[in-house]
Amino acid sequence: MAKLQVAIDLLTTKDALELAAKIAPYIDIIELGTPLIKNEGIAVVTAMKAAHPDKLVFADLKTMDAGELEADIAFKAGADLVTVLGAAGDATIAGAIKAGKAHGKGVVVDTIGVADRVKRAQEVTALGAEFVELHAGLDEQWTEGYSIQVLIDEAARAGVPVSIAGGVNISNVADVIKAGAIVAVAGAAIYGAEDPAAAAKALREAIDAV
Ligand SMILES: O=C([C@H](O)CO)[C@H](O)[C@H](O)COP(=O)(O)O
Repeated sequence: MAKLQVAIDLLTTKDALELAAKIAPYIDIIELGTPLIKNEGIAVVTAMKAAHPDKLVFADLKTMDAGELEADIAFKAGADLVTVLGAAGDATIAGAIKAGKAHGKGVVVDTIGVADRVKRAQEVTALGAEFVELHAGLDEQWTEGYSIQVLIDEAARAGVPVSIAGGVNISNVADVIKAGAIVAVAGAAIYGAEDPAAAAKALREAIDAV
């Protein structure tokens, strides 16, 4: 069954915990967004795991160097999954994966900014990534002409386990899963909704209906 990941791009631990409490029944993976971790520090990971020990807690570190060291910090804080950038060198990605193995946890490689996301996804899967995030970041989404269809098409030909992040919402989540993504990542579609629980529930139901 495909998973639903909420990307919490709020800025305080309090707001993140309040959101997670509302939507937890519908979510498999709780992502602490990069801006949130930068604002609150790694302690937000510990707080979220303590509040939701039954969920996978995802620390979106977007590590670019010192892969083993940074991943180790997040795993020690309670993360189940951490991100390292696909744009980083193989040694950085391998270092993060080494830390993941030491903790019995996983590393997700984020392809934000990578020109050939499918090729890099295949390369880093061979290195031992848990799965690869086909990702168009917030700035790319706000660029004229952006369409999530690019990521959906890439997922269909990746041939390795991928998630999709970059504007997932209720109108495209079924296509995301039909393309073969094992995880749909939704940020603004949940935290920006008037009723986040209803939005998360609708996404969950759309995923389960595929
Ligand atoms: O990873 C993200 C971004 O780089 C900011 O941290 C987002 O969480 C990701 O793009 C998903 O968010 P939405 O596009 O709002 O669904």
